[in-house]
Amino acid sequence: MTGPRNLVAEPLTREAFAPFGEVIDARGADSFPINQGRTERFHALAAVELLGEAEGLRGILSIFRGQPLEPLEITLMERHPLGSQAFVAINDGAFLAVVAPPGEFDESAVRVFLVRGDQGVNYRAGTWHAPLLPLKPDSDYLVVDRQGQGNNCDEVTLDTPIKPVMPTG
Ligand SMILES: NC(=O)N[C@@H](O)C(=O)O
Ligand code: NI
Repeated sequence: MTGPRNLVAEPLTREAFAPFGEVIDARGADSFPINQGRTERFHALAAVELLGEAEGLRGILSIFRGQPLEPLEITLMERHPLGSQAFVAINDGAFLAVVAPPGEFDESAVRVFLVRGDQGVNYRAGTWHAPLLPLKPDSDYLVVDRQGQGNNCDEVTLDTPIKPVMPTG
């Protein structure tokens, strides 16, 4: 394994993140009023994908309490071929979404996005990603993903570790 390579975190936009999944954020999203106008619904920001054997298949909601990876060097990435996985910050914990497109893993296609503490992302089924990377201790996330039969986690070890770098300015 060679020395790490730096990868600068990009701002998270729907367009930039589209190859990997969706951004969960009310900003810039369409909405409509419900509950006699007392509530604004930012509808279908992301889609939950549940694939594979129907028996016992369901979407579940969990809370992940994560700690920063120290040193911040990514050597492993994973994908969930049978379901999407969403992470929504619930105590203002910004995190890094380190991703690569679904399909055969291409280390040169890895990208790093900075997800703010009032945003979330939904990894599409099969999107390669680093396991949860909070930037501060005890960061809580609402996680929506799949419970069911079959292998839903493939892992790959990187030939060259990735060191995410915060953008300057
Ligand atoms: N293992 C687990 O449930 N979490 C990972 O999938 C992750 O992306 O953090
Ligand atoms: Ni995952």
